[in-house]
Amino acid sequence: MKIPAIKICGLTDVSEAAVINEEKVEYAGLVMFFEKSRRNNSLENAMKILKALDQEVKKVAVTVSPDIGQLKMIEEAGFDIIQIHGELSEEVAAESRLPIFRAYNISEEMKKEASENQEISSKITGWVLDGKVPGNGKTFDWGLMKEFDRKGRLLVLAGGLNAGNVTEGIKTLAPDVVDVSSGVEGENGKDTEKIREFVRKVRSYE
Ligand SMILES: O=C(O)c1ccccc1NCC(=O)[C@H](O)[C@H](O)COP(=O)(O)O
Repeated sequence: MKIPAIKICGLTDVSEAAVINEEKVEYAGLVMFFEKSRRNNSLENAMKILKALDQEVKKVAVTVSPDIGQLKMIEEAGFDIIQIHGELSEEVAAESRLPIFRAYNISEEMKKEASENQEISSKITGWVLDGKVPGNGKTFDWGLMKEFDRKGRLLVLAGGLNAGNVTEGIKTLAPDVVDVSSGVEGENGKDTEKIREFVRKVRSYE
């Protein structure tokens, strides 16, 4: 069985880059242009974090229904991938110079949309299957997505993962990437030891 890559999502402080670099985490996610989130970053703060991350770490701008202006700022800031929750407009799909991770917040209704109405753009390189409310630390019913057609793209499993359940998530959906935010947080943002524990758990998967 293949060991998935790891995405640590919701970075908000430059100090959090050190453990990502040390553990050679493959993807780092920063919430952008979504002020409702407590993890939202200003462009200025995001650029500090991007600079502190090793070149090998793929930097993902996590967005909700971005417009063209936001897309351009994300491209110029130096992100490698744009993750899009909510609406993916035709204009953004056409104009993006970045690969797109298309995110679906899975519920019974969204399962239908995710499975039957996948917008196909050659720029979509991954599907993020996430909990109903992004970033709230709750899993969705993984069984709902066992038959999900990846169409040759990466499957990123997100929503409520932690060191205690990630093995079961990998066993159930065989994702290419496992994505975690709340599950590696403490009272003051990302928790270094929780990140190390999560990484250990994933990389010791048999
Ligand atoms: O984290 C947020 O607040 C957020 C807001 C809007 C869109 C996406 C957001 N989170 C990023 C994600 O891709 C996932 O939801 C996240 O990594 C999984 O979160 P969690 O359930 O907390 O592990």
